[in-house]
Amino acid sequence: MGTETGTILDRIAERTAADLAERRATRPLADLEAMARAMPAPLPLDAALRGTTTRVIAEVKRASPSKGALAAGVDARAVARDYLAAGAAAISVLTDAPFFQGSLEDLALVAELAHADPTPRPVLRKDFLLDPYQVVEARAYGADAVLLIVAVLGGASLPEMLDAVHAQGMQALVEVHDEAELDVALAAGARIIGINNRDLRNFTVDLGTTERLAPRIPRDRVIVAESGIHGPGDVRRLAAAGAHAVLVGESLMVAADRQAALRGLLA
Ligand SMILES: O=P(O)(O)OC[C@@H](O)[C@@H](O)c1c[nH]c2ccccc12
Repeated sequence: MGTETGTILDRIAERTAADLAERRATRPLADLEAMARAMPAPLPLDAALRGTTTRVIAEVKRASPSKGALAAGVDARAVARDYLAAGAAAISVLTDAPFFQGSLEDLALVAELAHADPTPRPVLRKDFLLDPYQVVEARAYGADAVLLIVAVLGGASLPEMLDAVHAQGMQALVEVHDEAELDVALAAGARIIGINNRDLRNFTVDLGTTERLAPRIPRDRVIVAESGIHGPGDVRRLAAAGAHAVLVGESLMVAADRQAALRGLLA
């Protein structure tokens, strides 16, 4: 990896489009819609992320394009059990296979666990969604919310994707990385805004991204600081910048004791 031309965003957009055509042919939208209708109502992500303390969305992520394997072959359910036990406010599940070694099956298994817990928690589908088909797919596999990336969608398709999310009774975490993308998210009426500290074009991480963008977001929105969070000091710094919640993958996935690592972030 890394020698291909174009950014990961270009490569993922191309691959996802081809993949999507194939999935549509195998499973018509109407079938997915029937599955989605049979699911229990989605849990609200915004309510889970707003509170008196900084909330953590813990992510199931076996691998990443920047780091390679983080926890190859690990059972998504075992990871999710640790996250639920240690107090995650919500769980994010990567469903992209080629770059992140995730799957829709992982999403379904984790959603089942998170919803059956004595304290049910919402589950987020984390992927590079391009088409309303994938939104219905997320609901059919148990997601309560989905990630929408402004750098992938642009201002033209974001409103249509948000409508598709709301039509399923779900909420969207709308991800931005700079001022222009934030303006697009706000113009589309995004209620939950994720500030990705990682630049998806070159994988550099700067927590200063949250410090720069959070003050520009109206306080009635939920602010999630994403990526590059390694300890309680990072959480404090991002909370001080205005984040209601943080989204953490890698540092939890590589921890020898995931529960202890998550409790450390929440302390
Ligand atoms: O593993 P980290 O650095 O804790 O980051 C988690 C999450 O923010 C990251 O996985 C992510 C943020 N936005 C994305 C978009 C697509 C895929 C992955 C991501």
